Amino acid sequence: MTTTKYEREVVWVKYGKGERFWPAHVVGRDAARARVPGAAAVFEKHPGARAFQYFGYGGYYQLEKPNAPAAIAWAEGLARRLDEKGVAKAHKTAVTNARAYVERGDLTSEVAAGALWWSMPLPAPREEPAKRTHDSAGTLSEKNKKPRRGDAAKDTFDEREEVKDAGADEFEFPRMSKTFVGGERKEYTPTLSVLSLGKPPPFERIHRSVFVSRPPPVKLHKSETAVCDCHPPPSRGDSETIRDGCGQECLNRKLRFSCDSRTCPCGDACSNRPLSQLPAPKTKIIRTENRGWGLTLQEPVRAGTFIVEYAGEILDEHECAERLWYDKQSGEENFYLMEISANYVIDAKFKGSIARFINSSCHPNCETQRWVDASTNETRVGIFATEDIASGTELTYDYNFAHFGDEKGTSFVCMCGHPKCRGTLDAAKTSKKNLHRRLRVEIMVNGKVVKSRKKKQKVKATVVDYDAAKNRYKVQVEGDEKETFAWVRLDGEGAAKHSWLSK
Ligand SMILES: C[S@@+](CC[C@H](N)C(=O)[O-])C[C@H]1O[C@@H](n2cnc3c(N)ncnc32)[C@H](O)[C@@H]1O
Repeated sequence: MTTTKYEREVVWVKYGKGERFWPAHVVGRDAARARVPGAAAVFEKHPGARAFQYFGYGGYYQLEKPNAPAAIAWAEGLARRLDEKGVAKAHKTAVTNARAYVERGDLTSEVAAGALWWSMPLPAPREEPAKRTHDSAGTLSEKNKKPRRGDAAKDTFDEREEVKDAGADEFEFPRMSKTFVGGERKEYTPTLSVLSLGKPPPFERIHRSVFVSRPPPVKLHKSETAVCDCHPPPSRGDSETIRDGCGQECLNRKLRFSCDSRTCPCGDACSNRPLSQLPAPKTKIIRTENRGWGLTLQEPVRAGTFIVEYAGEILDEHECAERLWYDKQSGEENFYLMEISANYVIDAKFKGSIARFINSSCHPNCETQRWVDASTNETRVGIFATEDIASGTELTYDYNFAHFGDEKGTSFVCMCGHPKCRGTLDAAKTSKKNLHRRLRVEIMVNGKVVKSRKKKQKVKATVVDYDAAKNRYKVQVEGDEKETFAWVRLDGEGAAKHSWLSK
């Protein structure tokens, strides 16, 4: 029986004990070397080794080492009726995708979504990007090498025909993300997840966000920072610092500004510190039944407690749109995006804090809060408990997706299981109220110094959020590089003077 070229590129991989065989694409070596962490070293040590990407799971890879994982040919798997064994929808989709590839070499059709995302054509570039082609330097000669018999025997691999990169000639790698390192914009290659048994796919853990689309904010001059009018707690001599300054009455705290240690009257005793410096409770990453990975508490906390900062890569809307495009092509199901303002989002997919594991619920026990770091005017997002939470409980907040769904609005099915679940992760209708409408409004602007906060100004702004419980809108002031926000009422008692503007 003859096998087609495409058929030879598809295998069934059993990626762990007790797991079912899953269809996978054998990744071309050049692509694997460039994109799969550790691939080059594994190929060096085991010349017959292969890298697989699972169908239906865009972005998940596994490297084959001697005897692990177990891979069998596509035809053999069909003979063993492996295509009928999966009951999960994801398995059925993966089999459909693999079949489309075997039959037509089709990695770009809808049906093969979830296959190699780097083999997709690029969206039209925004600006003239540096021409980036497949990295062939040093690897082409390697590619043309025939597998060596001796090596295969040594490593217990069968001799295999080397698989050419799918579409390598027609496509180029996606433009790499850029990030700012020490004030300089440097390119880096986001690595894709390698499937690891019993653990979430790897990501780079960071505690503070990194800036991809713009330079990180610089420290403001002391005179420009928002300073509270708290009195420092009485001195306790040489005893270790107890942080009980800047309590609930702190003006900065009330306006969700974290104090700047350089200017705060409470100095070391200030408890209103930037999110990354706040004490955080112990948490644990767990595998949920139906929503992938999640995060649980390992100690009880009181309502209002800070849990963790949502840190990741800060992207502008263009960079975000590009990443969403790739996610869509690859059939990625997990999104790690969090909106910070009308112009910027945090993406915790490749780099992020453990906040990225917190799932959504229609009856959540946490909420997101946007805090401005007074030392830089940077907006940072924290997850805070909205009720007392017992140890062992899964942490959740309501994603209220406003942007990341499709135009029809309900693209994400919610599986939080609450009796009053609204069925979608998209924003509840109320929180979409007037979203993105422009207006001219008289507000108290959270300015650079305390005094100006009390001044009312007429400004042009855009609605970025709505708090249904308090019937107030969050507006972002236009043309202000520092990204100034204010909460205002627009109807009923205490409504601010305003007029709506056209787009
Ligand atoms: C920020 S990630 C949360 C961690 C994720 N569960 C994981 O395994 O990495 C967001 C993704 O989790 C899944 N998710 C979170 N909450 C969910 C819910 N209530 N119902 C269904 N899927 C959910 C969705 O796939 C969503 O895109």
